[in-house]
Amino acid sequence: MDAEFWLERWQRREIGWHQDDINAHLQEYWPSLGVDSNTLVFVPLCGKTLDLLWLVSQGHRVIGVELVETAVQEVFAEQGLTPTVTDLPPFRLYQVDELRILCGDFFALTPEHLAGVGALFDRASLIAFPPEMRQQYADRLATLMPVPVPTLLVTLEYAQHERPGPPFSVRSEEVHALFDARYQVESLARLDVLEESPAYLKRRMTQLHEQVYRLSPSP
Ligand SMILES: C[S@@+](CC[C@H](N)C(=O)[O-])C[C@H]1O[C@@H](n2cnc3c(N)ncnc32)[C@H](O)[C@@H]1O
Repeated sequence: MDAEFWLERWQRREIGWHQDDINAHLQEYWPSLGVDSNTLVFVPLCGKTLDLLWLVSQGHRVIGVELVETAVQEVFAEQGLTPTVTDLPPFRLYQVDELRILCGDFFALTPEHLAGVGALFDRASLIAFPPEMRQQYADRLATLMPVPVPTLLVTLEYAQHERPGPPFSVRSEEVHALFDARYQVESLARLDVLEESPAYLKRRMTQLHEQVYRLSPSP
């Protein structure tokens, strides 16, 4: 999945992952992370998710990163907000009050960009990467945030041979393999969501589970 792939998805408006509502798991389980309200929250591969604004509404400062500029612009435009735009090569920074979005490649981030981050929300970010890139993603997060931060992670599980990704199926064994070294990984919820996922039913898929994890920094 290169930049061109994601640009095309946005250009063709093939953004089936985007939710018109705030993510239900975020609202239900974020409080269980126990992070202070003014904590700076990192949202990698943020798209134009409304979750960014919900986190701000909870008193957080938020920093997202998103490759595709249209997505970043729509976050603000859809709220009637006019962001300040600053060139910060290789990124462009969009900002309104407590919400900052770096437009550019996640893999170009440096620890300085994320200085002060105290929590992370990943919904459809890890699972946007093909298998060979997921270890790179986890390694990169560890480099960017040498001190691990409380994380809420939402993944999907299905029979990978029944459809290609993204989103990719990431099973719990893999989540543990990726994060156990730095985190205590706990499953908070596992939901069968096949019946409410028309795109998956249309493909005659046999299973689809949404899985929510809390990653707590290891003592
Ligand atoms: C599956 S979407 C999920 C978006 C968001 N997390 C949500 O829940 O709506 C993945 C997003 O990551 C962006 N993306 C993909 N690769 C990226 C990268 N290397 N750096 C930054 N953003 C990336 C894509 O443009 C896309 O908007």
